[in-house]
Amino acid sequence: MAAILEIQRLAKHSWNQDNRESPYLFEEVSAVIQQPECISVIGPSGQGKSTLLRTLALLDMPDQGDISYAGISYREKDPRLWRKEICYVAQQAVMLPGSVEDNLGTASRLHGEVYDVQLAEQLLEETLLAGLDRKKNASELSGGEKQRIALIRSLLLRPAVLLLDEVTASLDNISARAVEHMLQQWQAREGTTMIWVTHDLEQAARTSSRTWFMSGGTLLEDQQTIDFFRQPATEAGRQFVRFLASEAAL
Ligand SMILES: Nc1ncnc2c1ncn2[C@@H]1O[C@H](COP(=O)(O)OP(=O)(O)OP(=O)(O)O)[C@@H](O)[C@H]1O
Repeated sequence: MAAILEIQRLAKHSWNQDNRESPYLFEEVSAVIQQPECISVIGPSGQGKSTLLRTLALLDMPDQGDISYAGISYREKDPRLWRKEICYVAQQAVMLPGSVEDNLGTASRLHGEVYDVQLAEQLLEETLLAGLDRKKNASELSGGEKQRIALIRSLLLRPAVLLLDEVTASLDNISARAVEHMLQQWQAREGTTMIWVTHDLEQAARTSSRTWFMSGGTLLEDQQTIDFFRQPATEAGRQFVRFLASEAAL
């Protein structure tokens, strides 16, 4: 495995400075990410997990620190090219104007790539969308359908790093499992690194080998998933796992 992303002392200022002890939403976030790897990002709401992913994709800019992709700092790269390699898939999928087909093809064309129809069909099938009318207006899709179309749209760009923000949150269990399976197959085939925000600890345990726990305004724990779930290193980590385990038991 080789390092693909390196995060050094990354920080984002907080908007709501009045009611926070720290002026940062998060700070001192450092990590080295290998290719390929699947990391789950967990932690209480409002800790900046989504913002961290958006910052790694340069959809939000870092306030301090550095991010390097393949050894080159984001400051030296064209953000458009950066976003093709490091692709963020949002929790609330935004559809482009036009049909399902338009949505699947447009991202590839915008980036000067050929639209791989065969791959799109395969991914639609693997995410249980084979029966979806390709001519249907994308704005008329359900939340779960939009989420899967947005994910496929990103995969068609074949990014080196996929930043997944609760991408199965709008799906029923069967569809969520199908998406998980598709992503695992994709990673095995393509060697893509995935950083995946989830509130589902079972999903984190199933899909990732490494877990980031965000709490207290930083990346508090960065551990092998098996070690984190067996024994979090911090009191905040222990409380978080205990709380979610008791919720799941209800
Ligand atoms: N610079 C900032 N950028 C983004 N959000 C900020 C910023 N400063 C403060 N915030 C606030 O901090 C929170 C960060 O939200 P974010 O979605 O990143 O966290 P999260 O850990 O992913 O939460 P959730 O698990 O609920 O999705 C929001 O309430 C947002 O209003």
